[in-house]
Amino acid sequence: MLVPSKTIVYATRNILARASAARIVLALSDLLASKEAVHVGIAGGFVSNHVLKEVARFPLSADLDWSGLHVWWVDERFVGSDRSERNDAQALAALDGIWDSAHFHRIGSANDFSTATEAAKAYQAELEAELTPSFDLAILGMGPDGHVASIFPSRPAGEQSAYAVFDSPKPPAIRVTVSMGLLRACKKRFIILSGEEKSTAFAKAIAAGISSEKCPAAALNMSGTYWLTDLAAAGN
Ligand SMILES: O=C(O)[C@H](O)[C@@H](O)[C@H](O)[C@H](O)COP(=O)(O)O
Repeated sequence: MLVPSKTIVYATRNILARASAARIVLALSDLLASKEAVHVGIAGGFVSNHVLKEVARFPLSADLDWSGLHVWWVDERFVGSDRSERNDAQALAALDGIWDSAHFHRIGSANDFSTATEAAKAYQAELEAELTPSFDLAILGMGPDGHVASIFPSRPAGEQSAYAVFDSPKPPAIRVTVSMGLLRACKKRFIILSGEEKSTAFAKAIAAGISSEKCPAAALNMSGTYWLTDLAAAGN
């Protein structure tokens, strides 16, 4: 039997961030109890700047041993390593040291590589060496246009597990993203959405028959996906 995705709606943006953080900590703690290495893929935006702050504040976070955790980014802005708009910089600032014993797999910056293609190739090699076949958990956001990671509507989808993007409609234009194939192969996905501006794309993402070219998030409306939203994003 095909198991569908699940949608859980929280009253407000703050409750959504706190409840998502609780789910993340408990899901990772269960995985860490049963596996030596646990791989989590994280997005930027609301996930990094709000949800990960709540992860850092969640009481159990300080008690757990995070040394088996491997943290990966599902996308990154291809700018200098010292730039505050990098997704890794924002996530690490939000985490405030709570996952310091974890292993961080950052996507190469414009200081490390002269092109985003080279950074993507290096990240692809690292992903393929360590993941079988994907993250244990992906923590994703979704843009108002239905993008996930840096997979945007009406843009060529890469075949490789990580690839460069040169014409992102959301600045900056040059990025590195993991592929839809890698995100679909995750064991579990939390897609966390807040705000009325997400409601149209969310309705499309969970509707039957919408092409992922028009709404990339629709490709993740599948078993293992939890849509975590506030009332506004759910269209109520
Ligand atoms: O580099 C980025 O811009 C982000 O990683 C991006 O993919 C983000 O996850 C979505 O745009 C949703 O962002 P919000 O949750 O902030 O709307």
